[in-house]
Amino acid sequence: MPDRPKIKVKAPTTPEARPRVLVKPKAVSGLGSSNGRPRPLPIDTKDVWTNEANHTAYVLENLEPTPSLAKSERVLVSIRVRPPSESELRLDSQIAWVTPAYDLRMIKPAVVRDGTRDKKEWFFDRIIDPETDNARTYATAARAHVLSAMEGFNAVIFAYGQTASGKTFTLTGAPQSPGIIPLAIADLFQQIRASPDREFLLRASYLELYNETIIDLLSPDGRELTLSEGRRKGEVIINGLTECGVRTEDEVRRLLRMGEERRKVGGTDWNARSSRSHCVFRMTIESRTAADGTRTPGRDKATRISTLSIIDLAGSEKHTSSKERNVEGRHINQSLLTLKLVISKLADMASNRDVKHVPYRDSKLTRLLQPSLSGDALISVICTISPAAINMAESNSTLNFAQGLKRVMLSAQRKEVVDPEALIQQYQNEIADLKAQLREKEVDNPSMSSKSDRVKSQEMESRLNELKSLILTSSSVGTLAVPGTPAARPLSPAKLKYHVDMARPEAILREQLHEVEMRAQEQAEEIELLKAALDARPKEPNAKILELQDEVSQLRMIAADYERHLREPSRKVKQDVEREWTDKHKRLEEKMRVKSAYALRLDENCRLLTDENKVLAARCNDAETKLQAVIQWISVTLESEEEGEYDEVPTLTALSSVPFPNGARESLDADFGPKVSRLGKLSMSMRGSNRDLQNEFSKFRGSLGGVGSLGPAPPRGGGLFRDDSAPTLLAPVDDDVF
Ligand SMILES: Nc1ncnc2c1ncn2[C@@H]1O[C@H](COP(=O)(O)OP(=O)(O)OP(=O)(O)O)[C@@H](O)[C@H]1O
Repeated sequence: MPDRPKIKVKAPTTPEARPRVLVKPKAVSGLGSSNGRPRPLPIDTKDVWTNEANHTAYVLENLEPTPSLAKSERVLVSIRVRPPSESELRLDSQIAWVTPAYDLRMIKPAVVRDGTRDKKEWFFDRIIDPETDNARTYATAARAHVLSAMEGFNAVIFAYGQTASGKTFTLTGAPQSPGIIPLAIADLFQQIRASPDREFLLRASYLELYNETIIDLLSPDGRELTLSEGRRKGEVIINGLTECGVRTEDEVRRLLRMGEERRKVGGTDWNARSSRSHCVFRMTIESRTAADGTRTPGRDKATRISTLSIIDLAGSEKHTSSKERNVEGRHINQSLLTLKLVISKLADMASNRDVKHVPYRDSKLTRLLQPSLSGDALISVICTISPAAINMAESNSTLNFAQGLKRVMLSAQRKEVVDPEALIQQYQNEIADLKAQLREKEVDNPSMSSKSDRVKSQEMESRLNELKSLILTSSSVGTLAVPGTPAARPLSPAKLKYHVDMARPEAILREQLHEVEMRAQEQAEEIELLKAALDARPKEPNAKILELQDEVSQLRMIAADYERHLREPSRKVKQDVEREWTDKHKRLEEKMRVKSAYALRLDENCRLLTDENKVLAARCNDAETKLQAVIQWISVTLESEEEGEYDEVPTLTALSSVPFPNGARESLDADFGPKVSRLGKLSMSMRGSNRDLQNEFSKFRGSLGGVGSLGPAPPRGGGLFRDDSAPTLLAPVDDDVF
């Protein structure tokens, strides 16, 4: 370890006096001598939030008391020069800046190799050299503002500088070296511990401004936010910003970690983890005299309301090799340019120059900062620069900006109001109301017989506990136990010596031991509280258990009911379907049965008709023979009549077997043409009848081939040759069956 310069911190004599860092005189030297040169530490914000709890308490306990800024008309401007980076060392860039040991407020360009140097000397409130760590940076450039915020002044701390110049390192820090934000958080709680006469309400918010869009880093969906004018002149409202009530440092750290994970960072040509957005971490602090038991707690007391905003600006930068980075860079540069313009206008105003318009509205960054820049806040700006000559131009630009800032006038006032809108007031009112309601309930209905009464009381109690836990007092925020020191005592003015040596293993072990002891103590206190709560409970069966049992049995009933109702419909559906199919099946079987019977009947009828047909055909032949015989008889009769041989006329029966004589037909035709033709017609009609009969019969046969179309019923029993012995057909089946 290289020898560190011995630093003495002189305690301020009056509250107004600003702390002043005295450095043991040493020769004018370059800010980054290669011998024992501090190396840049890589920043991983996740580690910072996990590890910083180990360090902040120790750091704070060893800080000298810093007075708050009861009055400050100017911006506190500090210049922090970081150690040279690896790339600057590789390039063998010369150290460009020196700060003489006799005046730690001055910074001037170093003599360069050719022996020339810029003569300009710059003066600021503080020059923080590369060997100064974050704890001392906090003490000199931020702590007074944090303490003032606790006392009711709005305070803004921001870091400005070229990309990779050390803004995030200064504000967030590194695992072994917590930055301004973690130290400020620890300090806020430390101040609460040290103020037994006051009660506090703390809320945290975290937003980023990326490419002119405001994003809420604490809302789960990274909500986009809008700005609007407030009721008071110059007031700017961030609509919908998430503000989380916080009870412990751990809670704030968790929120910060959450926000850091969502924050836009990206690699650039100059910084592997460059902030691509401006980030505002804000604590809103409300405080008032604590209830002392004699007055009605929480009513009509003056409340101090203030905000502490810590802003990590994105770095001004040159053109980079990435397209996306360039778009971001344009937005970043544009908003920083507007900030510069606003600052220079404000500086002109402070010098009584005629300024018509301050362009706050030209960028979201300046709109956000408007209330603070227009004088409503105490401001501390830490401008970070690189020590290397290659970055001289950017560093000069940063120093110019810082110079402008120094001329801006502020007029911050402590805000102390009897304001019913103060949240702490509303919480206290609600606490008082809840307590009164619970007391009333206890008097009116001590046994809490009904379930709804019990539930309501429990809800009221849990709300009451939640509200109480949000109102912080010196006893409720726990203790800050540093090894070897009594816990929770206010900062001792005797402990002025600045002494942090984190490199010693025993110091780290002591830190860890201290942390474990603190946790054990917190748990012991919690056990005591729980025991007391348990004792205070009525001895009757626990209302919560009864209520839960009630709930369980109701749920069981509901579940059983559900099951019943769920099964019922499916069973019914199944039954309906089964019934439907059984009916259908039965109907089909019946149809089958009827059709089979019908087919049998058709077969039988077919057989009967075939038989009848044969009989009819035989009769037909017979009838024809008879007809021939009649015709023959007629011709014989006619012949006999002609010849007068009437006695010779044979009987028809006798003639039937007599063959027709040759040529008899021709002579019959000639002589008895008309008669014969009549008889012929008669014969024809008989034949026709016979044919008709046959036709009808064959139609009927044909119809037997098709189901359901029987065709006209065959003549049965009636007709020319009616025979009473004709078969009786079976009755057809009713068509309706089909
Ligand atoms: N005072 C310091 N001591 C040691 N290391 C430092 C110091 N300042 C910066 N560094 C280192 O320099 C690097 C760049 O710093 P940082 O990221 O803080 O820059 P930045 O200004 O926030 O950049 P950007 O604007 O791109 O976000 C980091 O690796 C950091 O650890």
